[in-house]
Amino acid sequence: VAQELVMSDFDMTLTRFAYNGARCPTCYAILEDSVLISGDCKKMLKDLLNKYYPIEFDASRTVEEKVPDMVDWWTKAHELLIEQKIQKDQLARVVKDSNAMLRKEYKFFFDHLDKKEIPLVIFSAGIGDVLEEVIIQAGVFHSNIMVFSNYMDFDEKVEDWRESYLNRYDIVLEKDETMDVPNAILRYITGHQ
Ligand SMILES: Nc1ccn([C@@H]2O[C@H](COP(=O)(O)O)[C@@H](O)[C@H]2O)c(=O)n1
Repeated sequence: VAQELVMSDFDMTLTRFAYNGARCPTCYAILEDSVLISGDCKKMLKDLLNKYYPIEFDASRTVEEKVPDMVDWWTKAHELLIEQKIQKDQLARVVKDSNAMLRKEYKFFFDHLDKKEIPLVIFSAGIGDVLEEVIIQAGVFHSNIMVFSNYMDFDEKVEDWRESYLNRYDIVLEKDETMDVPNAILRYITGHQ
């Protein structure tokens, strides 16, 4: 079945690079600049940025050459962030306090895709939890959005989240490690047995 969709990355593509002369942060920078991160950790993350950012934008290297460095970057950054024991309910505040914002006229873009039932698939090397919060706070996290990104694994009990998941999604699976349900839906939609 042929279907239209829009694919995009996030930082500096859907979000602004700068606003009123001030740099706008990436998802990582939202956390790195926040009160949730200790001074030592900030310094180590900054050192990683100074090392790897020039590699990311080095036009003389191929994508294949850059990939191992980018994997090293986010692996090391994630190890540092894990040590900070960030709580999920702190994210809304740090996003609100940041200068992160979607591009001008973002509302038409997000609302129109949703109205036309065109999926917006966001691939991001940033942090999914933070990225989603930016879109939620802008009021345009519609059901046509799919995000492929790095998500933080918070230490929390299923019970804490069950209700909000049940309110938000048609189906909520617990302790199901199979693809039985998605495969059944796929068979139903495509008529494939
Ligand atoms: N530890 C890291 C890893 C990546 N970044 C930056 O995040 C950007 C994510 O961009 P998307 O277009 O994939 O949303 C990426 O361009 C890196 O510069 C970082 O700051 N810290």
